[in-house]
This record gives sequence, C-alpha cells and structure tokens, in this order.
Amino acid sequence: MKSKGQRRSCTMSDSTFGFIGLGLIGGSIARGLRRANKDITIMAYMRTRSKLEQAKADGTIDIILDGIDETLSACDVIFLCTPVEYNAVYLEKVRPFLKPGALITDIGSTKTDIHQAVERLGYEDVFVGGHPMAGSEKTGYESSTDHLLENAYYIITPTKKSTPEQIDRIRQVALGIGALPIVLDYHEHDFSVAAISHLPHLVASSLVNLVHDNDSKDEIMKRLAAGGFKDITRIASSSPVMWEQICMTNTENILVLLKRYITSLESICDALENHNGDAIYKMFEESGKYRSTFPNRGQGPIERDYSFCVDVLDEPGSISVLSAILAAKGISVKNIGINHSREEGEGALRISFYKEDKKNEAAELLRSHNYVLTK
Ligand SMILES: NC(=O)c1ccc[n+]([C@@H]2O[C@H](COP(=O)([O-])OP(=O)(O)OC[C@H]3O[C@@H](n4cnc5c(N)ncnc54)[C@H](O)[C@@H]3O)[C@@H](O)[C@H]2O)c1
Ligand SMILES: O=C(O)C(=O)C[C@]1(C(=O)O)C=C[C@@H](O)C=C1
Repeated sequence: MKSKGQRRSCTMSDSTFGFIGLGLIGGSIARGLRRANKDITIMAYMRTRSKLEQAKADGTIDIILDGIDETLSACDVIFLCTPVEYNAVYLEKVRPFLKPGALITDIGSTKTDIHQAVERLGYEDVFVGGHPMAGSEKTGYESSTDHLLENAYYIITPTKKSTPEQIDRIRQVALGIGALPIVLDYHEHDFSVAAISHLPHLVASSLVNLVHDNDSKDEIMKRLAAGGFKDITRIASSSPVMWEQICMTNTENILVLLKRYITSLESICDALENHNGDAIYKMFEESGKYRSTFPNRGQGPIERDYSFCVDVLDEPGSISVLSAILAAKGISVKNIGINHSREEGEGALRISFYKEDKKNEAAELLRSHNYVLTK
C-alpha cells in the first residue's frame, strides 16, 4: 500500500486547471494536484467569494474567477465540480472559453445526465467524464483535503469521440492525486453506483427518519443508537442539494434497484411472519459470506485501518499521558478519536497508526502500562 504523501508515477502534460465549484471534491482535487505539482496554475470560480479567498490564501489556487469568463481560456482542463444538475448548466457556459485542445471534465456522481447534455450540444470531442469514488457526508472547501481521494477509484467515462490521449490526460490527473483510474461506460457506471451508493443513501436516510418518527418523547432510541446504527447511517447527514440532484438524474436505475430491494424486504417480512428462522439465518449467512469477499480495508482502494480502542479514565490529561508514553518510544499516532459512548465493548479512545508494526508495538507498550485494549 502507498503510504500517505506518496504518488503513483504520472506524467501530467497539462499545467493550467480551472474549477467551477470548489467544494469538498473540487477542493480535494485542486489540493491534491497542488501537492503533486507546485508549478501548475489553478483558477476557480464559486459563488462564495470568501472561500475562494481562503483557497488562494492556502496556496490551493492562484487565480480567483469572478464568473465564467475568458480567463478560463488559459486552462488545459476545466473541472465541473458543482452538484450534477448545475454541472450540466456550466458545461454550456464554459464551452465558448475553451481553447483548442483543452478538455472539460466533471466529477459528478451520475453520468448519464451530463453525457446526454454533451451529446445534445455536440461537445463529445472536448469532454471526458469523471467520478472519484470517495467522499464524505461533509461539504465545502473547508472540508477538502489533499489526500481525500488517495487510493479511491477514479472512474473515467469517455464519450464516443474521446481519444486515448484525452482519456490519458484525466488518467494522469487521477494518478497525480493518488487515485486509481478506471474506465467505464457511463450507463454501466450509473447502474453500478445506483446499487452501491445511491440506494444506500436512500436507505440510510429513510432509516434515520424511521427512528425519528418512532422514538419516544424522551428520545430513548436516539440516545441508545450505537455502532451498528451509526455505521450504516453516517451518510444520512450528506448534502440534501447534492443528493436530490443525484436521485433526479439517476431515477430509473435507482427505481429498478429500490423495487428489487423492497421485494427482498418483503421476503424478510414473510420469513418473520412465518417464524422462519432458517430463512433469516440463511440471509445473514449469505450476506456475511459475500461481504467478507469485498476487498479488505487496505487491499484495494481503501486505506488500511491500523487502530485499536483503549479504555482511559474520563479525566483531564488522560490523552496527554497516553500520547507521551507513545511519543517517548517514537511511535507516531495518525489519529486519536474519542468514543462518546462506550458501546459494544469499545474503549473510550480509538487510536490509529500509519503502519501495522507500529500499531502492534503501541499495543504492547500500552498493555505494559496496564491499559486495557479492545479490538
Ligand atoms: N460528496 C461526495 O461524497 C462526492 C463524491 C464524489 C463526487 N461527488 C460529486 O461532486 C460534486 C460536488 O460535490 P461536493 O461534495 O464537492 O459538494 P460541495 O457542496 O462540497 O461543493 C459544491 C461546490 O459547488 C458550488 N456550487 C453549488 N451550486 C453552485 C452554483 N449554482 N453555481 C456555482 N457554484 C455552485 C459550491 O459553492 C461548492 O463550491 C457533485 O456533483 C457530486 O455529485 C461528490
Ligand atoms: O463516504 C461517503 O460519505 C460517500 O457517500 C461517498 C460516496 C459513496 O456513496 O460512496 C458518495 C457519493 C459519491 O458519488 C461517491 C462516493
């Protein structure tokens, strides 16, 4: 696995990049490109000027755009990084300023809508679609990082007229920010992400709303909601604007899968109504078997998690003492997070490390200081 800060080798021929929208993903691509190459020029436009000023002060961008204008004609690649329906609008607005040989790409979560707009407008020779398969429930430039998309798949969706050279330029961008480029037909893209991204977001939100609607007056469900519920509902906090537009531009695929999902829920109802333990057992057994064949965190695109939980007293200074013990032995900590409820036997702190050997060394060291560690 690559460690943080390393990049797969790439030879970026492009040197001037434009961003329309510089939020979580646009900001992370811009920061990643900047980290890979200090000499490039990055310009950006978004509606909130103060955030553009922040991005310039951070050294992420060089030029603030006041609108869609001829300044963009210096760009080799223009990224559309707003919610998907707005990307389709900006596509038409940026086209007049595209210099010969330059490319427009996007990062939208759905691809049919933008590809159809590209076909309708006759832009197939200047557009290559893109979609980095990582993100978060957070939004905005302030949440972007230069490593958010590291080790994530970066899906590239060419048009019928995209040349190998054009596809390669987006591939180099993906490699430059540490992502794994993969080329897919845009129809296949939309059906696949409907299953592994769009439906799960709908399920997570509806589950949260179900709890909201069924909780007691003193919100006992909310208070008790523990690991399992939180694991599968984190994404229910994602941007409503972004997700409304995703659902409105991939409706058919989502509906096909949602209906199949409802059928599978109905069969669970049947099994429960008939007190059919075998059917329930089989469902958990099959899902467990299949889930265990998914790439491990660390094999494939997702970063490996070298972490454990530690029980510490809830008192001032306890984190500093623990950090000092590790620092004294030269063990770097990647992250320390507080578990606000000690659910499922987890300790109060989750500590993660960059390497497995450091995690093991830290575990041994802390046990020798009588700390109790859990998974
Ligand atoms: N969040 C994720 O997990 C994720 C992952 C991969 C791809 N995407 C896609 O990336 C795109 C951006 O998502 P994000 O998570 O960065 O969202 P975000 O809300 O963090 O950023 C959106 C950006 O677009 C700008 N914007 C919004 N409406 C605009 C308008 N009408 N005109 C000009 N600028 C406008 C905002 O100011 C902001 O800079 C979306 O198309 C989304 O589908 C998101
Ligand atoms: O991690 C998250 O919060 C995400 O929802 C990221 C996620 C996903 O569903 O996996 C969301 C939308 C994007 O198009 C790609 C990635």
